[in-house]
Amino acid sequence: ANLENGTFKKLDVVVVGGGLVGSLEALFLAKRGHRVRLYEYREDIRNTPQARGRSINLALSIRGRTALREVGLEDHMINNHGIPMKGRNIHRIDGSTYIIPYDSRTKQCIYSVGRNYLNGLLLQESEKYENVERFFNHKLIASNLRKGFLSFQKTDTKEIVEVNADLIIGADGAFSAVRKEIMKQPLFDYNQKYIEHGYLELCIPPDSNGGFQMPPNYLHIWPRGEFMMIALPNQDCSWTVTLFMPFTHFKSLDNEDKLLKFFEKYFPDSIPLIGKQKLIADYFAGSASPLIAIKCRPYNVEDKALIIGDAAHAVVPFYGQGMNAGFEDCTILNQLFQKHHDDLAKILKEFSDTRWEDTFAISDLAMYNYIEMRDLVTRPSYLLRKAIDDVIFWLMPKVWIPLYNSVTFSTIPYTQCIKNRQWQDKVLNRSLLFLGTVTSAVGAFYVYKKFVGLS
Ligand SMILES: Cc1cc2nc3c(=O)[nH]c(=O)nc-3n(C[C@H](O)[C@H](O)[C@H](O)COP(=O)(O)OP(=O)(O)OC[C@H]3O[C@@H](n4cnc5c(N)ncnc54)[C@H](O)[C@@H]3O)c2cc1C
Ligand SMILES: Cc1cnn(-c2ccc(OCc3ccccc3)c(C(=O)O)c2)c1-c1ccc(Cl)c(F)c1
Repeated sequence: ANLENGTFKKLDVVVVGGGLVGSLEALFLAKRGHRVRLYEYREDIRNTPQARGRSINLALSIRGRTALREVGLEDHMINNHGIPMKGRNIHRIDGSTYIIPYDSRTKQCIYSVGRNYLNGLLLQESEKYENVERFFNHKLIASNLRKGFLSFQKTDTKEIVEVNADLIIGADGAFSAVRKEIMKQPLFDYNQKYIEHGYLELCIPPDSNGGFQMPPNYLHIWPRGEFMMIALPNQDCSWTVTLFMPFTHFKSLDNEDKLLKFFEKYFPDSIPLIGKQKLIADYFAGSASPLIAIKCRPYNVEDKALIIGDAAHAVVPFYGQGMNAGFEDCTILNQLFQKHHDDLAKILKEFSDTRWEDTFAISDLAMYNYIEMRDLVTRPSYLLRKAIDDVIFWLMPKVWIPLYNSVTFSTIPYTQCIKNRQWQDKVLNRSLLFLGTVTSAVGAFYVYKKFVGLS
């Protein structure tokens, strides 16, 4: 029942975008008993081979797991597919490596999951609900959100399909057509930023026995200041390697010799793992993709339309939180449906009024990480801070949660994670200042004693 008089009003919802967030949101709405029509531009991902140019695997952490748990898919993803990464395995330039566990006490970890596998699983799960229909090869080309009107073009036949809905959910990614419509309304704030770095995926194949060539249960990171490279493990014992570099650098590596020299200088240990020929082939087969951060608000048009996921808050991938934040949107939206008994005017307004602070916060955290990893990772003070963080966390796990751990291993709102970090900075700076004052006072006293001959 979702109405005052105890009856149930079945809503007619159209979800635009059958990616990770759209297909998850369809499940949440279906479970509430509403009619869901999911329109996706691409063909059914369950029938297509690996889509090029998209991060082939992703780090799933607690915020995303919590959403999957609500629709009964967390256990499957964690126990039958995801590969646990219990720490970061940092690769030094000399090829040596060291491991920093995420949480040696509670053994918390993040999971490497296949993007297409997860997307296919979410779509497959929606087949269990007869109130969900899926339409692939449908591109949203026009809409009148206030009237609940949408116009799709079928990408194969070019035929136009017109649709009406009580509610339109835009989960159509960073370049969202639904957001473009919402942008036309007054009082809509919008900001986008392309960063100078692009990314390119490479692959470390399984070894000759079909096993992993590197320790599998870690997020492998090659931090090199201006550039960084990461590797996440796949089910088939291969690794998806993502190289992040300024586009100027990608352009400068325009022949095989320059490419090999660059890898020999910065990522020497990765060359035998990837294989010289494969490195050259994969690098020149693709081109670097851009990275964009989008901040906007509000996310709704009255009680008619709402954007979620990357359509609402695309973030740079330097915290591994984009999908997790989009999945968290679904959890929060479901809580609001529950709280307001499917009263859309209240739900959409409260979602817009409250969610933007946390999505802006994770956007800032990811951008800060991008800058931090580029500039600070080589500075001893940065690594010292990380070491101090880990020691105090070990001593007082309830009070002192390192920023990365609170973002990745808790559902503390992103804004609160930042406030905790600011408090920690204050405490650290004050105690370091205090420590500094005490040591210099003690030092001065000894110098005074020694030279003034008080002894
Ligand atoms: C290099 C890289 C690494 C990443 N790593 C991680 C990670 O480790 N962990 C993590 O949590 N996140 C990660 N992310 C972020 C994550 O990929 C995104 O946050 C997530 O895919 C957002 O899902 P979405 O469904 O909102 O958007 P998308 O995945 O972009 O899906 C949008 C869907 O809408 C469809 N669509 C678009 N326009 C239309 C239209 N007009 N009509 C109909 N359909 C349309 C598209 O075809 C697509 O299927 C990474 C991103 C990148 C780029
Ligand atoms: C996909 C994913 C999931 N989590 N993280 C992540 C991010 C930041 C981290 O710390 C800051 C830091 C690590 C290493 C060097 C300096 C700072 C850590 C960590 O501490 O393990 C983990 C990533 C990721 C995404 C892109 C790049 Cl380039 C990357 F390196 C990691």
